[in-house]
Amino acid sequence: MSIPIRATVLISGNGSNLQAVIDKVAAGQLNTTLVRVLSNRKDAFGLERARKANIPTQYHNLVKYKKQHPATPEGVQAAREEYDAELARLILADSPELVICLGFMHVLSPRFLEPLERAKVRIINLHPALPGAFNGVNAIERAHAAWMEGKIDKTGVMIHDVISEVDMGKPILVREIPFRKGLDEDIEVFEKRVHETEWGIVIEGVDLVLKELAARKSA
Ligand SMILES: Nc1nc2c(c(=O)[nH]1)N[C@@H](CN(C=O)c1ccc(C(=O)N[C@@H](CCC(=O)O)C(=O)O)cc1)CN2
Ligand SMILES: NCC(=O)N[C@@H]1O[C@H](COP(=O)([O-])[O-])[C@@H](O)[C@H]1O
Repeated sequence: MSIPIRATVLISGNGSNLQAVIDKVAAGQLNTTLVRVLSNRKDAFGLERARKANIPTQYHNLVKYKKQHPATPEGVQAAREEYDAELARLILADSPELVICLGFMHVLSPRFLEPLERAKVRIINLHPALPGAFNGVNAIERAHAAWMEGKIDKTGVMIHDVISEVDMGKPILVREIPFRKGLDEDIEVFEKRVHETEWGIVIEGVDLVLKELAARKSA
């Protein structure tokens, strides 16, 4: 196995997908070193998961930046740009080769994306929808509602590259999830099935990217 790829994980919540990755790394089945887990929410349980796995953590919150600007659209934009520029600096200080968004509930602006592109750091994201279907937040609930209204008969999850346009980056791995009449009416039952699918595709997708990066390094 080649030298492990250095990866930083961005989270905002429970971290069940982070845990899936941590477990596979511990089992020697993912060729990566998780150099840091960073959350934009202090109470993210994923930070606890990282601490238990002896992975360095960081909390980086937008509120501090918003307080330094007027509560106007221009002020919020300025706060977000300062936040993103600092986020890039924090992440690049660890010299990662890959950034993995696993439930990171913050839209990344060019002030973050451009420094990482210059540093040739790949950014990928796990999203619980099919390409172009339900971009943004609450994708699972929105897909379920669309199915209940008879508009769709399947949804899915994907790993995709991160670009400025949210959830529109090149899909790396897509897994369709057909709805099951009579079984998926309950959103809780359906959501559990989506998450179980994610725990598998996140490993397959991250592994694909790690192998791509390792091959590029050895070329
Ligand atoms: N520029 C990009 N940024 C991010 C992407 C992306 O593809 N391009 N993927 C996301 C993850 N994501 C969906 O997969 C996503 C996360 C959050 C939001 C969003 O609207 N966030 C709001 C705040 C919502 C909240 O706090 O609950 C916001 O940032 O104002 C959309 C999509 C990671 N970022
Ligand atoms: N738009 C991004 C988005 O909705 N991401 C979703 O957040 C959840 C994080 O769960 P976790 O914290 O248990 O890994 C996952 O379902 C992931 O697909």
